[in-house]
Amino acid sequence: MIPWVVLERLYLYYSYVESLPPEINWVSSQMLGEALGISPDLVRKDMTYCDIKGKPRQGYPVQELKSYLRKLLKLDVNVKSVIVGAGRLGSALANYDGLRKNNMQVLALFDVDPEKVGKNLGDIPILALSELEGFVKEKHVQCGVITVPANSAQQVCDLLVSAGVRAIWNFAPAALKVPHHVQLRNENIVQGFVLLRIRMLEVN
Ligand SMILES: NC(=O)c1ccc[n+]([C@@H]2O[C@H](COP(=O)([O-])OP(=O)(O)OC[C@H]3O[C@@H](n4cnc5c(N)ncnc54)[C@H](O)[C@@H]3O)[C@@H](O)[C@H]2O)c1
Repeated sequence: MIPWVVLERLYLYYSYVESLPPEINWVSSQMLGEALGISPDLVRKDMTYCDIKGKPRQGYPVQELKSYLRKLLKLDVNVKSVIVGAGRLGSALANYDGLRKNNMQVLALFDVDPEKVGKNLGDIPILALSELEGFVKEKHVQCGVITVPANSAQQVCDLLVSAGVRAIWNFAPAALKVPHHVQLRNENIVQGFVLLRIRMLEVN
């Protein structure tokens, strides 16, 4: 299995090659490294996970690399998802076009707030938490996104797992426990800021 950190960089390479103008046919480890602030040696090492041959002094053929990474990163696979917690963050994620364009299909949001339940966010319904299990089973939902307060996160996670999701994308600041067959990814914007601040203070 390719480690998370390598996958993160491979996705950066994909985003970069996708943004290149059509007249650029070749991209080197040097170019990728310089554009993304990653050492060319590390780029080359990451590329060993890809079954794609580079040419000396030219690099990798852009179109081939793009389609290879698209497939490797499974960008065309649609993932049926639900978001639990239709607050500020849950609503922002549901509205975010970037996720939709990358085939995250949000079928519904769930909440416990009677003011929110029964309403729609764009074309996405906000349903009661009590409907979650039946909905996930009936629609074969694969991924549950958790955007509830930390103290409810494990309970929501357990509910999603017992309903049958295969992946949990957790935004709540809580250390969740999931069984081995369920993939868990914790997301933390604060961590990004903390790392940025360390670099800023080291350099200045
Ligand atoms: N990972 C990050 O980078 C990041 C960024 C922002 C917020 N957060 C976290 O995301 C979570 C949501 O933040 P927010 O600002 O959107 O909060 P919010 O208060 O706007 O929204 C939380 C929503 O969850 C609902 N809710 C509460 N308990 C529930 C339950 N048991 N089941 C279903 N719905 C429930 C509430 O009714 C509300 O609509 C918090 O845990 C917050 O710390 C994480």
